[in-house]
Amino acid sequence: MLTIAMPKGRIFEEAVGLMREADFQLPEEFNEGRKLIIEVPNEQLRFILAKPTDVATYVEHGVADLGIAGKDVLLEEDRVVYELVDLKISECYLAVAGLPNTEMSTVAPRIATKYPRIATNYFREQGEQVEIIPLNGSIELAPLIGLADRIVDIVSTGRTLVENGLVEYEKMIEVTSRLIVNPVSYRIHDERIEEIVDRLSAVIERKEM
Ligand SMILES: Nc1ncnc2c1ncn2[C@@H]1O[C@H](COP(=O)(O)OP(=O)(O)OP(=O)(O)O)[C@@H](O)[C@H]1O
Ligand SMILES: O=P(O)(O)OC[C@H]1O[C@H](OP(=O)(O)OP(=O)(O)O)[C@H](O)[C@@H]1O
Repeated sequence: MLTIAMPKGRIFEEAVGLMREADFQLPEEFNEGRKLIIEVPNEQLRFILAKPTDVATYVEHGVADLGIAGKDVLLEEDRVVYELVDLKISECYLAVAGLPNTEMSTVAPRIATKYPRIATNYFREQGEQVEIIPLNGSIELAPLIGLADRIVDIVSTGRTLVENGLVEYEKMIEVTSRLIVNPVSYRIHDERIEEIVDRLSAVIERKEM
């Protein structure tokens, strides 16, 4: 039996929908309830429901063979896992944003973000030295109350920026969710995992036509 780490929250519904389209028989328990481990014996699969930022940790440690995680989390966490399929779900992007018509301070501008690693690398590549201010949520608050010059955050509909009077300065990285695998599991269960990859890829290709 293979174990798949599924991200609770935003990605969950789309991920379950995609698997069902690929003909995985997932029980009703996926639609409701608080169970964190769901076995699907007919499919020889066991699902664990994890926080999105923890999925790659479970997969790296081999307690889950496969997992579904946003590209943003994968870049930020830099775990030792292989990315197998771009599932093309939960699309959004990372952007630099801030108050309109404001210059960044010339000396170590302050960047508030949930993505310190991505932000550090991004500004380093631009040759800018910045001070990263790590936050866990409500990132848009930071420029509004003078904690930061800019934020690095996810944009999806753009509504949070607009409603808080912020503007996007630079698009950084397109984000979608990916199927990831533990490298050792991939070697041991290659045929079974390829079968799962093929089923999901067929659905994704069909949707793109
Ligand atoms: N508008 C969005 N905001 C944040 N993440 C989004 C958005 N749209 C898609 N995503 C994807 O969903 C993932 C985050 O999912 P979710 O918001 O459920 O997790 P979380 O940030 O850990 O939640 P929490 O609010 O509990 O901290 C991101 O890693 C990203 O890949
Ligand atoms: O472009 P939009 O569609 O408005 O979506 C983007 C917003 O959604 C996310 O926040 P989330 O809802 O996860 O809240 P939090 O990070 O503040 O907890 C993200 O951090 C942005 O604030």
